[in-house]
Amino acid sequence: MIKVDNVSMRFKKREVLEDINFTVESGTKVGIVGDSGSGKSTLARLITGLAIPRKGQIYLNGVKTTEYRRKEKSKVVQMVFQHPQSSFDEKRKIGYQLEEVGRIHHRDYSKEIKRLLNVFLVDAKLMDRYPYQISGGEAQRLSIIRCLLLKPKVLIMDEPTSMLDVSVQAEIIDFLLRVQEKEKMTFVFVSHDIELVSHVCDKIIIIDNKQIIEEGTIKEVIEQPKSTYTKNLIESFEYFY
Ligand SMILES: Nc1ncnc2c1ncn2[C@@H]1O[C@H](COP(=O)(O)OP(=O)(O)OP(=O)(O)O)[C@@H](O)[C@H]1O
Repeated sequence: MIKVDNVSMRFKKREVLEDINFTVESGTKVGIVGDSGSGKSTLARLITGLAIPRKGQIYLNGVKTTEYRRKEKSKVVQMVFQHPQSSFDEKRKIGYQLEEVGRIHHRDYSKEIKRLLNVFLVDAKLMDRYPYQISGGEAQRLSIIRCLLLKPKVLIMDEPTSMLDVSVQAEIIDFLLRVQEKEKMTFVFVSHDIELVSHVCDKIIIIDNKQIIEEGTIKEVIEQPKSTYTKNLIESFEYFY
């Protein structure tokens, strides 16, 4: 479903990612883990086609991200951002912004919006509110629902809980687990938190110093980490529990 082929990226002559290669099979839940500044968000943006690699190619469903037309691509990949409120236009009501997906794609999504709110237990009254009138947790749920409207093949989430209070983080993770159970798609979850990733993913890719240093199933990586970096990450989480 996703093929990252020898991708490098740099900003202002500084290499951020170097020769990154991996594939993600359809239906996989993959976590991308690394320290702050390791290039996780950049990699997420590259997969979504929001950024173009300096070198290499990214294929989604066999097609280069650069070759998709915008509307077509939005049916293939959707991204949930770190700051939930910033996904919405502050001047428009939430309902209007969810229906906007239908206006762009010339289809009436009102039934699908109702269905998703119902399935994922989100209060329909929120549709009538402006972004500043909803909580961060509500905004994140609604931004995920908006992404689901187009039934994308890939849903990428970039630290979707890091801006939320700890109790709300747990709610969003529960919400995400329900989404994963009910909606069949490929999930990419970007996080600095290997423990969180081990709850919501079945595979993991660890990035350090511009490169992939570890890759495998959660079980493989947790039980037999190859690098010292990963061993240290896992020790800190075992220490916690
Ligand atoms: N548009 C940009 N222009 C210049 N430098 C950038 C840009 N985007 C990212 N960078 C730099 O690239 C590096 C990787 O950033 P990135 O946001 O991908 O890391 P990250 O692992 O997602 O970090 P965090 O977890 O803190 O969000 C950082 O040093 C960052 O400052």
